[in-house]
Amino acid sequence: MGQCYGKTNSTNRTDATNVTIVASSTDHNHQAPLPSSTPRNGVRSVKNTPASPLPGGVSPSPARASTPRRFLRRPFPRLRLQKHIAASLVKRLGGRGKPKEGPIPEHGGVEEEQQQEQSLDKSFGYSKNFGAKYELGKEIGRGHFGHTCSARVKKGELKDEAVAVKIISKAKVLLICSFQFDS
Ligand SMILES: Nc1ncnc2c1ncn2[C@@H]1O[C@H](COP(=O)(O)OP(=O)(O)OP(=O)(O)O)[C@@H](O)[C@H]1O
Repeated sequence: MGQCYGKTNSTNRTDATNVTIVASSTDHNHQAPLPSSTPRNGVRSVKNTPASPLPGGVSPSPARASTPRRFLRRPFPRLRLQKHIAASLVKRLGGRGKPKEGPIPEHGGVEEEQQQEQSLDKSFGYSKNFGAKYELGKEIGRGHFGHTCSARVKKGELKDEAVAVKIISKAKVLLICSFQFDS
């Protein structure tokens, strides 16, 4: 049994009045004898003394001695957008890296909305005529970033096949994008 002390303990030893114990075992059977050069009543720090061998030739735990310290450089993997979405957002934000600071106006005037319609690129890498290609069905589930609906393909290779369409809110896409720019 051993106990660790992190502060000066002057009550354990009667012959040395000012002993600084940083980390040691109080089990005196396991302590190595003090070297003869150690001053009897001087200050002695055991901070850098080598670990004493255990009795009976028992070696200390190999896990403690050989396990290297590992520091994680990045605790979580970085969020990555698909390339075409990231490129579209970079184009929209003008490569500035961060969205404009300040509150986002909730309800602008009609003129303001029309101006935004003209200036905003809403393609996001997908065709605008989604309704022409898919017939949207019922909602089948929800995730963190949006909801998923069943749909039927109207034309193309997958014509008449049932597919799942995930609808992600643009606000959340922009939030993910700002994470990527910040890191
Ligand atoms: N191809 C699919 N077929 C059937 N059901 C689906 C399909 N894709 C999604 N779903 C249903 O929609 C639910 C939500 O799907 P979604 O992909 O949005 O979940 P998520 O991966 O947890 O979301 P997020 O990535 O936003 O956290 C699923 O739990 C599942 O029930």
